[in-house]
Amino acid sequence: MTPDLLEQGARRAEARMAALQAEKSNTESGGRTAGFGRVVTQGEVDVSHGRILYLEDVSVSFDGFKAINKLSLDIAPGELRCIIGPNGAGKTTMMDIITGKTRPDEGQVYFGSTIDLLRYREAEIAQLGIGRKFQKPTVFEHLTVFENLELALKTHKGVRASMFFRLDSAQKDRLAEVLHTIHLAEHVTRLSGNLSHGQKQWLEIGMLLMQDPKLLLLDEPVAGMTDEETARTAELFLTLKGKHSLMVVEHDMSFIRTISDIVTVLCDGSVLAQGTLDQVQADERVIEVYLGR
Ligand SMILES: Nc1ncnc2c1ncn2[C@@H]1O[C@H](COP(=O)(O)OP(=O)(O)OP(=O)(O)O)[C@@H](O)[C@H]1O
Repeated sequence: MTPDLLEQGARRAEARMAALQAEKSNTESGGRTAGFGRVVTQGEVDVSHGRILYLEDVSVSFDGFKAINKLSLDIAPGELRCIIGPNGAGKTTMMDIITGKTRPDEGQVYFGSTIDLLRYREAEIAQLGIGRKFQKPTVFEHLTVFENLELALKTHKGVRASMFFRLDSAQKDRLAEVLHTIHLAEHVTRLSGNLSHGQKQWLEIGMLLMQDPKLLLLDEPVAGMTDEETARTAELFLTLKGKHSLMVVEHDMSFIRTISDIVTVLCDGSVLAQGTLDQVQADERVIEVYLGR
């Protein structure tokens, strides 16, 4: 065999090995291969391009009705983005797509610049660091505040590991910090079922915080809260901003005014307007479809 043919053969073998490696990492990681061929290591989100969340031209139809229509949107790391829009605008469906509950018909959804969220299942997306809070609080009412927060750590472990689970000192510190952040340090031994509606909402946010999410999606967090609870929730969100990225869907405009930098207005499944609350409130299209109603 000539040296030329040997070299060609070696190159073919190298290419085959690379292809096999790529296949192997696809299967061994349970689909954890990131977009652009990068392998995601646990906890890593590449925000070097200045975005923690990136949606482009995303669409989904239900029985021929386009609930999300060529939606493009991005969020910067540490940003607190408010999303408003009339009923049926597609706000919940957008969150369903980000969290893997609904698969879009087309478009791209990236967490950081390398993690293609459309390759992951709902539970995997939560593990990647995207926490979601639904409108109704879903705390375990028969457990204390402390037990609920402790459970939030356990749910990340297997059944056997969680049976023998003991908080280590870093986790105890984290729990104390979260208790303080969510204004429940004085209620640690109370049964969650005896908390007020607002306190239950804070506890559920605390349960998400125990898992240290990079991005938090919050659906109508102040619905049903008293004015005082709403004000404390605004304080809480302003504390979280910077440490986490937040996407908050809300109808309460005075709450939005207190917490928002940039507001995105959704309508008919796509972005109608974006800017400060004053800017979007002055936008004729927004007044017509939403605020003027
Ligand atoms: N699974 C589904 N099947 C059929 N239609 C759906 C489904 N999910 C959402 N839709 C429709 O898609 C549109 C967008 O709904 P979505 O709940 O996302 O709006 P929204 O902006 O969250 O509204 P709201 O402010 O009332 O919560 C609505 O017309 C809704 O009826």
